[in-house]
Amino acid sequence: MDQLPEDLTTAPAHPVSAVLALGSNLGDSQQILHDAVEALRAHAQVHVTAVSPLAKTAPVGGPAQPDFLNQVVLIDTTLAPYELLELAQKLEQAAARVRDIRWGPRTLDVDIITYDEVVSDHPVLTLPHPRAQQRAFVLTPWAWADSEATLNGVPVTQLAAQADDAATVQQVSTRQEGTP
Ligand SMILES: Nc1ncnc2c1ncn2[C@@H]1O[C@H](COP(=O)(O)OP(=O)(O)OP(=O)(O)O)[C@@H](O)[C@H]1O
Ligand SMILES: Nc1nc2c(c(=O)[nH]1)N=C(CO)CN2
Repeated sequence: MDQLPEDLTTAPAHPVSAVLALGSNLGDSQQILHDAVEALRAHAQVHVTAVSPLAKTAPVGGPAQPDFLNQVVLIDTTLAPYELLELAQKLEQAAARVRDIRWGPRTLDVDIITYDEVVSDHPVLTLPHPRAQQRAFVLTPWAWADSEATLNGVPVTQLAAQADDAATVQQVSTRQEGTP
């Protein structure tokens, strides 16, 4: 692989904020997302600052497939952007993710939506995530976790309302909340 640009491989001197979007539509999605958030909480260089409620969402793109559960996790981290991508991919592997069909069903997808103010057009790690701005399955749970958030200077609440899949996003209660 060509050498990555320095701004993707340099660790910050102080924790910076980042936004992660999680999705699952294969296996026990609720448990898989729970385990991924716990793994983030357990990481020495990650501090989870907010976790959105779970969103049930209709699949966008790809073949016919089951609905997704999506969730957004806000973190502070001292990992470099590329190290955070490696962590995201490690979490996907831990959930036995198989990459075959583009936008096909998956046990776990972890996308980096933003990392501090870093802007990158590198295909290995594009920041902010190039498709997040059109995806209510990312924007709506993000707005639930942080109603003041902006993406590329636009309020996330506004982008979420404009996204084509906006009407498909439903908040779902967790198993714990449903337990008497
Ligand atoms: N911001 C980002 N977050 C996660 N992966 C990224 C990002 N930018 C580029 N990538 C690259 O995209 C590649 C493909 O990722 P993946 O298979 O998860 O795509 P996808 O989730 O199916 O589709 P999409 O990228 O539309 O969400 C990864 O190997 C990774 O190197
Ligand atoms: N509802 C929904 N649709 C998707 C999702 C996802 O997480 N949720 N992820 C995709 C590729 O990242 C493509 N389509």
